Amino acid sequence: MSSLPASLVDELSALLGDGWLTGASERAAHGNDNSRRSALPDAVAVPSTREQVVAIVRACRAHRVPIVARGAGTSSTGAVLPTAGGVVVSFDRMNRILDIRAGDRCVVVEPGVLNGDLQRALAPHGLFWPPDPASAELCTVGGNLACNAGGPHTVKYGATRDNVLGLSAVTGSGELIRCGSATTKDATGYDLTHLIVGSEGTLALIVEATLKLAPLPPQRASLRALYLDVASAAAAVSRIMAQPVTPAMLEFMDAACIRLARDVGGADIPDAGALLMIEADGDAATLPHAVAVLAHAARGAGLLSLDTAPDEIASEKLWAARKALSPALRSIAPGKINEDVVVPVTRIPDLVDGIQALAREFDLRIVAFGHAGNGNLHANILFDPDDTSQDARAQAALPRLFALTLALGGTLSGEHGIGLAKRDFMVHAFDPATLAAMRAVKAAFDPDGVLNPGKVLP
Ligand SMILES: O=C(O)CC[C@@H](O)C(=O)O
Ligand SMILES: [Zn+2]
Repeated sequence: MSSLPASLVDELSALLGDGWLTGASERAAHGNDNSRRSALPDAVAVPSTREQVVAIVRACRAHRVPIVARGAGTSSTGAVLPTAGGVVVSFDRMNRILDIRAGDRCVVVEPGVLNGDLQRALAPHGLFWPPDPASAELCTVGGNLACNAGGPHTVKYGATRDNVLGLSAVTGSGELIRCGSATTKDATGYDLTHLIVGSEGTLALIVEATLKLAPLPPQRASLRALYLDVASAAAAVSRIMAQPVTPAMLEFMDAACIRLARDVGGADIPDAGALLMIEADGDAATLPHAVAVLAHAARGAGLLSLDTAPDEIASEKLWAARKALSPALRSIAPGKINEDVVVPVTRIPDLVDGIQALAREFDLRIVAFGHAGNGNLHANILFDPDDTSQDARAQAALPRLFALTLALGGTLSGEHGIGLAKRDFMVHAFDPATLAAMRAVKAAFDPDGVLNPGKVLP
């Protein structure tokens, strides 16, 4: 039974018609995410216009009812779970691509458009939007904006925050604000656009975004480098990032992930201590040089083999196997915790050594793969959730992984966000004065604390 005030239900059902959902199955379908946790909302609102979003926020605020924005629910941190009940706002019906402006290298979209659909619409214009999370076919641009999503091409093109020019959003006060513009330079006052990106629905609900686009590179080439051990691969990552040709992708897999990519993902890779996938992009004139420079940097102590993918299909196949790692790990270890810690690139060897030490100390399997060019590794703690001792050891290892990351000058999250999962570790990442500044920002945008309560800030 819904515990919403009757007058709120009357107002929102009249406003939204068939966009007001209260059935048990509809509520359940909007109460989970990829963190494998769940929480039931009291109702689901599916607005079609920004005016409806304004009306929903104002009505909920008047009754102090929580509001949780939701794209496709692919968050792995519990960020979209309505843990305090209330109304989930689904952006399913606000999924239009409004204006592709090739000459301005930008596109205006509604938040519910799928990342993959946007890329397909942009390709005929010779453009793409750089954020490319592994879930691109499933996740929405609004969700990408909310958690500052990344992906493999972030090393060259930046994450979501680097590729947004402007936003229209509804604050927790129910005010529609517009920040940024369709320009690539802007020195006008406080930068609210980039504050809202990554705020996980705690400051405002995004109703429109002007995204910065990049020209689709005419050609790509990829290299696969196998190394004797992680230290040799990590040294190569530092060499690659220290020279002037920025790789379009620089992905890492440890020995366990190589075996999994072969056995589950069908990739044709021999055993090795570590692997790097290195991609270059450019045109016919520049690409051969870029590949030669990157190959030179990849060579060094511990290199076992360095192969150029024979064609685009071969490199797509390797990337498909890499993308399949996260679901494959879940199938062998249903209780896995996939972290996305980041360290300065030159500290990757210390991070990997530290992870291996934690695995020994807590008697756990921890495997790692990820976006080495950004120092952003997915450390996956594998365990059987039905084994209470393993579960307890995994939970105990987690704060130690974060402490290690912070000690190396890193951050808790590179692309998945904080949500619920990492909220209580924010006190270790920030001092009290910094957290107080964040809380003051939250209060300015959302004075009654109705937007996604309990997330991000401890
Ligand atoms: O499933 C996940 O947790 C996301 C993993 C994703 O960030 C990746 O790089 O494969
Ligand atoms: Zn990732």
